[in-house]
Amino acid sequence: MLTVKDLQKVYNGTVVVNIPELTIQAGEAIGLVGNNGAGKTTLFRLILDLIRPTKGEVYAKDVNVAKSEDWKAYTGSHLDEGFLIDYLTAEEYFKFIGDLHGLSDGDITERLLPFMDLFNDEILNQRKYIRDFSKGNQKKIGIAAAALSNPELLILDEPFANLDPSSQIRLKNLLRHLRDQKRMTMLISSHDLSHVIEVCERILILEKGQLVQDMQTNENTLRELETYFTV
Ligand SMILES: Nc1ncnc2c1ncn2[C@@H]1O[C@H](COP(=O)(O)OP(=O)(O)OP(=O)(O)O)[C@@H](O)[C@H]1O
Repeated sequence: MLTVKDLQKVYNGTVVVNIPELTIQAGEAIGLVGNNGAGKTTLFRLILDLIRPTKGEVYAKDVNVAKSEDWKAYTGSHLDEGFLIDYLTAEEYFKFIGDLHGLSDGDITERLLPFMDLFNDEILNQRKYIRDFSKGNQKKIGIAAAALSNPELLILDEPFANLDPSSQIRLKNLLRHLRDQKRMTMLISSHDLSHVIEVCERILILEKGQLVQDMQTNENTLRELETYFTV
């Protein structure tokens, strides 16, 4: 589903991403963890062709993301509030994204149904622009918009950040639902080790731009990660 080849990003002489090879199979849910500045967001931006690599390539289903737009039809993502259109209401934004993917109003309503718990009656029918929602609720709008097209590949940067505890648990259940029922391939970064291992079957640790661990999640993973991050 996703292949990274000899990927490097250098800023001001510093290598911030350096990944010789990474392959993610269709249907895998991958958790990306690493301390502040490890390069997680930069890697996502390279994968989504938001920035150009210093060296190397990213292929989404064999499409070089820097050379074609085709991958955008089957990729959904939310990295930050910059992905939102802040002068629209949530409904107008979902309609905008739905139109890009040829969805009817009925399709949009149906695709948003699994999000109702997470929305907690605070997103739809609020008569409020996206810019006036709280950070947590903006994140919920962005995640729903990313998943709206039922993408084969879903990329989320720190989806649990800014969410209250109830919302974090609802989001965890929702991501599991998307993984199991919609067979989405997922790439999710998080600083919450316990949430990410509950959603993801494979965990990658990024340190100073390099993938230093690649592990399948099992009953020991949380302890191993806590040990790794205990300095
Ligand atoms: N546009 C830029 N110009 C210069 N340096 C940059 C730029 N973007 C990112 N960096 C640097 O690249 C490194 C990786 O940053 P990145 O935001 O990818 O890390 P991260 O793992 O997402 O961190 P966090 O967990 O804090 O969000 C950092 O040292 C950062 O300062």
